[in-house]
Amino acid sequence: MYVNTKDILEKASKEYYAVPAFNINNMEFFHAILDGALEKRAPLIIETSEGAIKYAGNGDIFKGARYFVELVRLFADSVDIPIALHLDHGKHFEYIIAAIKAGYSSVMIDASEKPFEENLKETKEIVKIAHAAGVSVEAELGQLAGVEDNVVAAESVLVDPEQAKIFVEETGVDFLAPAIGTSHGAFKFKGEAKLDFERLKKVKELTKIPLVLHGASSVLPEYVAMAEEYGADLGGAKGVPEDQLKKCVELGINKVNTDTDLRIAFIAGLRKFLKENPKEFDPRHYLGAGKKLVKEVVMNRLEFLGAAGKA
Ligand SMILES: O=C(COP(=O)(O)O)NO
Ligand SMILES: [Ca+2]
Ligand code: NA
Ligand SMILES: [Zn+2]
Repeated sequence: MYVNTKDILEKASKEYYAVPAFNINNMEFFHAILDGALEKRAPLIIETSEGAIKYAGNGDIFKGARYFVELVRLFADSVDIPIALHLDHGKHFEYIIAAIKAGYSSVMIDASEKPFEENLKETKEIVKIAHAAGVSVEAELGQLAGVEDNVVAAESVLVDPEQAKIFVEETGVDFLAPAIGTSHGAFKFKGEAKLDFERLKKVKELTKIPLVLHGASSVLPEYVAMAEEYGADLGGAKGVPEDQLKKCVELGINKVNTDTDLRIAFIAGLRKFLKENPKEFDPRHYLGAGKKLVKEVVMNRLEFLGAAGKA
């Protein structure tokens, strides 16, 4: 069934497990993720960036937002696991409104690159509009480094737990993404992965709401190796180790944004298939090879984050 993201996350927050939020840009990734969640009997959060909405609408953001709502609801309304659709990194008012208008479960207002007071003001405005439409809201405090679509922050500025308390009280935001050292994309750390667990613990104690980890892909070596074996150039790719993600969940993270791991799995499957099947040109076959590995990564992540069996 199609649900509000907040319902999925409130339950996860109470029971201290996490639900991955998987980014999609097209139908194939959605099918692969859905199959994985159904097999694992897990709640499912699908999220789309602004770039994904523009891509699906072939340049028209209202069409793109409606495309994803129709695609997700088509299946959500006929399965018995809870499924929510979330706008990831909403940075422009027109995308946030397009998502609310189309029927998204929740929206992120990402004003994290702006000064605290401005972020608070913008978030408060979006919360008022979204709540009036029955839509839940995510915001971000502190900044991630790294690149995802057009989301680039020069250096990572970690969240201030005291500020987070004020921010949540003043804005009424439903779930919060505290920056604790992760970044988007496949090249997350120069040296060893380092997350600020102390800071995370304080944010949970002070805000007591569901928390979100951005830049949470693990960049799994076996998929990187497969992609490189068939011609990809991903030198130096590094993600968040799964044991560190588990620690984040113990400390109160409930939504784990995962995009890069699915992209790497897909391209690994696709490259391998194309190399091994030079005569093939049916898109259902070669895209199917990518889908298969995406489903594997989805099922593994649902398992170790504790979402499996929670539907
Ligand atoms: O934060 C993310 C995804 O992060 P990754 O690049 O680590 O998958 N989406 O909002
Ligand atoms: Ca941000
Ligand atoms: Na998000
Ligand atoms: Zn993100």
